[in-house]
Amino acid sequence: MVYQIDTIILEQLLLLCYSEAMVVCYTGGGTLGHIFPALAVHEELACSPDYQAFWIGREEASEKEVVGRYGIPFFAIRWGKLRRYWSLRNFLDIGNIIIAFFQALHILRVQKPDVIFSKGGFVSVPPVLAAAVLHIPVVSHESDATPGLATRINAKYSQCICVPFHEGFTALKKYNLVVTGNPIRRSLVLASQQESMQRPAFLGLSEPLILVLGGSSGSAQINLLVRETLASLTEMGYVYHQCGANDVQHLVHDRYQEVSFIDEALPLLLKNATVVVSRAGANTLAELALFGCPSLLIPLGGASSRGDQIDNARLFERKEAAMVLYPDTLDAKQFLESVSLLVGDEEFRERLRGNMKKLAYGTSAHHIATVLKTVKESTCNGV
Ligand SMILES: CC(=O)N[C@H]1[C@@H](OP(=O)(O)OP(=O)(O)OC[C@H]2O[C@@H](n3ccc(=O)[nH]c3=O)[C@H](O)[C@@H]2O)O[C@H](CO)[C@@H](O)[C@@H]1O
Repeated sequence: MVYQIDTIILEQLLLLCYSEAMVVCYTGGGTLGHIFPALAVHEELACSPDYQAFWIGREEASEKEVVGRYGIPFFAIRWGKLRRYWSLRNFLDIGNIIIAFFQALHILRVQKPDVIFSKGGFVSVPPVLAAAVLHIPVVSHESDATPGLATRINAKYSQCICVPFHEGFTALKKYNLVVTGNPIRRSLVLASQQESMQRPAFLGLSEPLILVLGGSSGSAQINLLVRETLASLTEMGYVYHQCGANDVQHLVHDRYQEVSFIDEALPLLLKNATVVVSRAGANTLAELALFGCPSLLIPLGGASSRGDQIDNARLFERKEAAMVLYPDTLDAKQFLESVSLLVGDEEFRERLRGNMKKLAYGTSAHHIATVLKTVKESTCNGV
């Protein structure tokens, strides 16, 4: 309800004042979780008249390549991590961050965007600071259930911060927050709306599909669990395992397929999955919610991250939308029992599916596109 009112007001504002071309600068990076959501917003805006886009991101080729596939010009800047622990690299990175700030300042001066959309990750901080110096309006987006450090810094210089949920953002409550959910790529949104879809060729007619997702770069912990329990898992169904580029083992089994990354096949797999075993990255969760996938979540632990996936998983657990196994206490027996419970109990799966769908936000990209247009127009008109 709150969302509907927001959208209607924003769209009416737009009708009143939307007039001319819009150049959007996207910034963010680190993992695909900081790239795909911005690309979903770009897909939404791409049909607007006189829309142009460019991206400021890290020099790493993988991000540049993904953004390039969408035809968006990519400007690379230096990158420095904002570590909260002592490391010699901190000194080097302070230098990188200062250089990145001046690189971003130069790019923004030349490209003259109307608005910046920051998708977070440390690389977004220098462009947002440069935008503040040049008085270019900024809209930031946080995907996770609680704000990361980059979002907390960028918030000070943003006209508006888009967040996925109503709860979890008390640290940002003094800023202008809009609940938009997490934007999802168009191919996935469209597939989720289809009544039915063909089954993947490898899957038997009534065979359950156990889809295993490790996030952008795969999950060593989940890979280990799957490999340890593979004989029993494949008795329960066909196992399709996304293991990440650095941990491919080429295991051969007639009811098992291992891939480093899932590209175009993702909508088909999500649509047909009986059960999904997954890390708890915010965007993967948004996609699982959209498809209503009965899921077993194994979040990345606090020792190797800021604990964002633990927060994400807890939220889904509180809403009874997914089963969660926490990484520190997890063993193969517990893992197998949980998958077996999910595969075997259809009623339980349907309950999870229903609660999952309540967390879905299929119009998030449209909502954020509207926010960007509104922020641009209100700044142009000096509101
Ligand atoms: C280690 C790390 O820093 N993880 C963070 C990172 O995760 P990560 O980048 O893994 O995050 P997400 O799960 O949020 O997003 C991954 C995206 O890549 C897509 N995908 C992934 C694998 C694949 O084979 N094919 C594919 O298309 C997913 O569908 C999804 O759209 O960003 C998330 C969003 O801020 C955080 O919640 C995570 O904690």
